[in-house]
Amino acid sequence: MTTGVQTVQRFSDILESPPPDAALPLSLVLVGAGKMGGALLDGWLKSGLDPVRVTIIDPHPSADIVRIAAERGIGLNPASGDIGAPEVLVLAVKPQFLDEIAPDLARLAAPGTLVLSILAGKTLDNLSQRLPGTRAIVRAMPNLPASIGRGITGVVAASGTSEAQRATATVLLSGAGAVEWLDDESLIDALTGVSGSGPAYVFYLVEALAEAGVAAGLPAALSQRLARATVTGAGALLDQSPLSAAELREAVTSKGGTTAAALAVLSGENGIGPIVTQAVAAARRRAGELSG
Ligand SMILES: NC(=O)C1=CN([C@@H]2O[C@H](COP(=O)(O)OP(=O)(O)OC[C@H]3O[C@@H](n4cnc5c(N)ncnc54)[C@H](O)[C@@H]3O)[C@@H](O)[C@H]2O)C=CC1
Ligand SMILES: O=C(O)[C@@H]1CCC=N1
Repeated sequence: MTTGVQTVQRFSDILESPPPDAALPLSLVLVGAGKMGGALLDGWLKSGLDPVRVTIIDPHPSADIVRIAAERGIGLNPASGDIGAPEVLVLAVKPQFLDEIAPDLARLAAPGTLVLSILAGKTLDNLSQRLPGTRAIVRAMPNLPASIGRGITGVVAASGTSEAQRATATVLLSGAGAVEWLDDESLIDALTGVSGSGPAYVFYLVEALAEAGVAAGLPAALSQRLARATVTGAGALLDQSPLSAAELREAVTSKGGTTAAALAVLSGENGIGPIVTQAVAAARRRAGELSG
């Protein structure tokens, strides 16, 4: 095993960093409580946000959201006249719906309201044009492990966002995992290609590994268990170990052994490096297309 200088920051250490000293908002409206909006909501409630401060707008809430709202006293689809401009307005619908919902939402984005959008591709400028009532806008890109508090979110703010509002955004997003602030908005589409969409690549790897096992003669159910346990075990080791991914890879790879034979294929001309580079570029490009 290679034992180099231990400079790797483990993800669990990042998660354990204390959140900024900022208060949770006094009122929050969540627009779209699907997979990601629901995951963020879960994190806020676990962070101690008082449920009565939350209102959800979603014309097709899942049974889970309906149950949580009823159990915790969260307002779910109140009459629009009963919703005032909140301290924080979170947008978590599909990006393609922004144009449709923006006219109805504009009155909720009053001066002093922080708009927090997780819509892939939608730029700060675009959001600002659709919600002109406020200058405080934060664009964030979380990822699905947010649903267990193990996500990582990239964030960038419009210049009209105060320090206190940035701190509020950090506190809200910390409920979903680690938070990475960006100074340059143009980086967020690339970040989307790496961490926003990235969990899907890993799940696809599990599927591919399981299928490869079947092709190599394993029973399907066994191969699926092996593939899933291998990826979760490797992920947990990566999380807990001070070693880098490259060092851990070397720890598996015996000279002249089986792993070296497989890695010769994976590192080849048509191997995983060029393919993943193309995949991330495609995701980044698509985010740009969704921006309009
Ligand atoms: N799923 C993921 O891994 C990630 C998603 N995102 C972003 O999160 C946003 C939501 O994606 P998902 O949660 O995956 O989608 P989803 O389809 O699970 O959730 C969207 C929700 O919006 C609701 N909705 C539809 N029309 C609405 C309207 N007019 N008003 C209010 N709510 C409405 C739907 O009923 C649904 O519950 C997207 O913009 C996506 O780019 C960002 C990072 C990761
Ligand atoms: O696929 C999408 O467009 C969203 C953004 C990142 C993950 N899911």
